[in-house]
Formats: sequence, structure tokens, C-alpha cells
Amino acid sequence: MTQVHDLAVLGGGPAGYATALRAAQLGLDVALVEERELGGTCLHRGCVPTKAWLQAAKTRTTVAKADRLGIGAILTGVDAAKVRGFADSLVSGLHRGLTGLIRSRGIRVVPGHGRLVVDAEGPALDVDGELLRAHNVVLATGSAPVTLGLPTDGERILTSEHALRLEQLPGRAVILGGGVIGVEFASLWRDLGVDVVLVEARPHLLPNEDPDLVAVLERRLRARGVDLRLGAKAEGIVRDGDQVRLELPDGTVTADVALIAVGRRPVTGGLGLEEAGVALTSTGHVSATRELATTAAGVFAVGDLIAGPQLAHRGYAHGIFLAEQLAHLSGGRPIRPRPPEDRDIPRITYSSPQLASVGLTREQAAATGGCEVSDFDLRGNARALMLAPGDRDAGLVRVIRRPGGALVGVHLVGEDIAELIAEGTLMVGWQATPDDVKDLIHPHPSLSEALAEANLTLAGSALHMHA
Ligand SMILES: Cc1cc2nc3c(=O)[nH]c(=O)nc-3n(C[C@H](O)[C@H](O)[C@H](O)COP(=O)(O)OP(=O)(O)OC[C@H]3O[C@@H](n4cnc5c(N)ncnc54)[C@H](O)[C@@H]3O)c2cc1C
Ligand SMILES: NC(=O)c1ccc[n+]([C@@H]2O[C@H](COP(=O)([O-])OP(=O)(O)OC[C@H]3O[C@@H](n4cnc5c(N)ncnc54)[C@H](O)[C@@H]3O)[C@@H](O)[C@H]2O)c1
Repeated sequence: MTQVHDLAVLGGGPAGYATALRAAQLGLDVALVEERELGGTCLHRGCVPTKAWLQAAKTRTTVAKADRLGIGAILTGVDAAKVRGFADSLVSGLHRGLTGLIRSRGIRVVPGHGRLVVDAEGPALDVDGELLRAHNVVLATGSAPVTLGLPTDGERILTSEHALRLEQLPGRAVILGGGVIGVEFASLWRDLGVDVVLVEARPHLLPNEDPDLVAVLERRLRARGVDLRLGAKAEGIVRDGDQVRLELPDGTVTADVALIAVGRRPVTGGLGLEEAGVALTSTGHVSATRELATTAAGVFAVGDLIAGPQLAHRGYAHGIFLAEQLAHLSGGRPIRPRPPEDRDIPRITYSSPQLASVGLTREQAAATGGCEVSDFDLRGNARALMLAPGDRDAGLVRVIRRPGGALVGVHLVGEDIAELIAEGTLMVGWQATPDDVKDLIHPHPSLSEALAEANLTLAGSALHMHA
């Protein structure tokens, strides 16, 4: 008799493997299909290697600025192949750990390319010709870079995947797209000594973030020599021998490499979705309810396949929710879980300086019920001044509440400030008021005091804030 799993998951990235791990923990019998490596984009081609490169870039900057703190240090150069080796070793260690964890939970890992099939017996996955039957199927095939039809070749015209595999840094790079990937690469390449031109079609970098904080980031990138071309939509890139030429409305930019970072599209092609009755949205994402159900019975979707912020921790949240929901519906878990809301998901751009946020921006809050805003300038924070010695723009912490009501947004920009967004996530997620959190004591000297001060101002009792 054919084995029927409780759950079959297509795609072993953060969203798919989180679904599988939580479902197995709740006693479901799970199969996980992956055609490349468990861990997906995030572990192998995204979050982890980019942050390793950013850490290397930060180390170079620390050495270059050591003299400001009285430390003599001689910078002898950057060995890009070794930086890549550092990133690779982190990735392979984490990959080993993840593979072992998945095995230890009794999840059946099926290597191969899967397609969705829905027939009279229900949903199933066809994995390279073998049928994998399950009561429920979860689609978690993630996303891939948008290339705008430009001729990416992995040598001169690159996606982020190629950029992470370079063994030699370019002398000069042009980056197309000033979103999260464009900003992180501009920051890290510049700090490793590359001349960078960053081209963004919109008037500012990171269009979804609070413009006042983005302005700090733009000033700091410009001060380090990044050539920002804002409001400039690229019209074409050509390779010309060892150079690339990018056509902009106001002229041509030449460089050794071009990085295309203009967004990522959901991976839905060739999966048999249409035949199985899974509808797509006008943007090509899988159409799903708040509970992550698609239009085909017994078929769900998680992660980057669903329109919204493309973030690993959103994928984890989807996976955990869905596994708990399926366990609940099958009678194995009395508590009905709450679907994750995109609004509560924190975002971090790990550039130098880092920019992090959760909840509404000032514009969004003002347009949807009004707001009160409190800003704390990091020049008044001892820890921030140690972390950015000599930089005039130390950064900013912004806290937003509804008039007389709950906190709805926290926004941070500054050196090493991103981890602090976890506290902002608690404040916004718990819908705390400034009074609820004003008596919580923050350690000194720490960046967290800036958040405490911004909140104290909203509660009417600022201590270190200038009037
Ligand atoms: C350069 C870069 C940096 C990033 N940095 C961060 C960061 O710092 N923080 C953050 O939160 N997010 C970051 N992201 C985004 C993050 O990587 C994604 O949001 C996350 O990986 C999405 O998870 P997912 O499981 O939905 O999809 P993916 O991670 O894309 O995984 C999908 C998996 O499905 C597999 N698959 C696809 N089709 C099939 C098929 N037919 N059969 C079998 N297997 C299949 C793929 O091989 C892949 O392993 C970054 C992305 C990039 C590109
Ligand atoms: N730290 C993180 O969490 C992190 C890091 C990297 C990537 N990611 C995820 O990966 C996803 C993809 O990142 P991304 O930066 O490629 O996409 P993005 O959507 O964040 O930004 C793309 C940018 O390219 C611009 N653009 C589009 N066409 C253009 C053109 N022809 N000329 C000039 N500019 C153009 C857009 O205006 C936009 O600002 C993001 O949504 C993000 O969630 C997250």
C-alpha cells in the first residue's frame, strides 16, 4: 500500500524546513522535498553569507579607523578568496547542524525536483517521477533574483548569488537597485575598498523605510564615497570586454562589474500549480488566505511565495503557524494559533550604519489614525559615540505611538544598532503604551538607553533629551 504522509513540504528553505520541524515536533509524519541544499536561499545564497561578508568589511573599517582610538594598526589588504572561505565555512557548519536536526526529528528528506499533483485521491508531489502522497501539501519554493532580462553572466553582470562567489573584488562596481541587497553590497564593497556607484530608480534608497532615517544612511554612504544616483532608472547594461556600461537617462556609467539587485520573484514556474488549481496573484505570487491556504484543497503556501516582506523570519513564522494550525485542525492540538501579521515583522538592513524597523512609519501612522513621534539623536548616547568614533551623524532612534495610545512603530539607524529592534518588536507586538514600558530599566552605557529615552519622552518624562 502507498505510504500517505500527514504532510509533504516542497522546498527546504527557512519557510519549508520550519514547517517540517514544527510539524514533526507536533507528532505529524512529514516528508521534505529539496532539489538543492537544505537551508535554501537564506543559508546558502542570502542572509548568512552576506552577513559574513559585511562582518569582514566591518573588520577592515575597524582596523582602518583604529588610530582614532589610539591603536596602531597596519592594514595590509583584503583577501577576497579568504573572506569567501570564511563565509563558506560558516554556511557549511550551519548546514551540517540543520541537516542533523532535521534527521533527528524523523523527517523524511526526499532529494529531487518536485511538482504538485492534485487528483481524485487528493494532493501529492511528483518528485522526479515518484509520487509522494500526503494529506496536506505545503509549497515553499521561495524566490529567485529578478534580472529585467539583462544579460547576467556571473563574471561581469552579476546577481547577488554571483556576487557572493567572487574570489577577487572589482576595482569599481555599479549596483542597480537601492533596496536591501543593493544597500548591503554597496556598504560592504565600499568598506572593502571598492569604488561603488549605486543606482536607484526611486528618489531614495530603501523606499519602504522611514525617509528621515534613510536620509542618515544616504549621508553616511555618501560620506564614505559611495556615488549615489537617486531617481535614476537604468535603461540597459552591456558588457564591453572587461567592462560593463550602464545607460542612465543622464549619461553612461562604466565599471568592472554590475550587480543587478532590483528585487526577487516568487518561484512558481514548472510546478504544475495551474493544473492543480492553485491561483496566482497579479504579481505572480501564490494567492493565499491569512491562514496560508491556497485555492486548491489541502494545499498551503509559506515564505517568499506569498506577497509581502521577503524575510527568513517571516518564513519561519509562516511555517510554525501552519504546522500548529494543521495539528490543531487534525485534533492534535487544542490551541488555535494566530496567523502572523506582516505588520509585526521586524526588518533589518545590515549595512554600515544599520537600519532597522518594526511597525508603521511616521507617514503610514499619520495617514491611518494619526501619531505622536519621539526622536532620540544618538549623539546623546555614550555607547553610540564609541561605536562610531568621529562620525558626525551618529544615528537616530524614532518611536511612534497613536495619539495618547499604543506604540505602533520603532525605527533605528546607527552603527550596530539593529539587535535593538527585538525590543521594538516586543513594544509594538504587545501593543504597549509608553507608560507600560517607561519603568523598565535599561543598562548604561548601552544603545538601548536611546530607545528608553525616546519612549520616556512620549510618556512625558524625558531625562537626557534636549528640549
Ligand atoms: C542576498 C540576500 C540576502 C538576504 N539577507 C536576508 C537577511 O539578512 N535576513 C532575512 O530575513 N532575509 C534575507 N534574505 C531573504 C531570505 O533569504 C528569504 O526571505 C528566505 O530565504 C525565503 O525563504 P523560503 O523558504 O520562502 O525560500 P528559499 O529560501 O528561496 O527556499 C526555497 C527552497 O525551495 C527549493 N525548491 C524550489 N523549487 C523546488 C522544486 N521544484 N523542487 C524541490 N525544491 C525546490 C529551493 O532549492 C530552495 O532551497 C536575503 C536574500 C538574499 C538573496
Ligand atoms: N537584511 C535583509 O533582511 C535582507 C537582505 C537582502 C535581501 N533581503 C530580501 O531580498 C529581497 C530582494 O532584495 P532587493 O534589494 O533585490 O529588492 P528590493 O525590492 O528590496 O529593492 C529593489 C530596488 O530596486 C529598485 N529598482 C527596480 N528597478 C530598477 C531600475 N531599472 N533601475 C534602478 N532601480 C531599480 C527599486 O526601486 C527598489 O528600491 C528584499 O525584498 C528583501 O526582503 C533581505
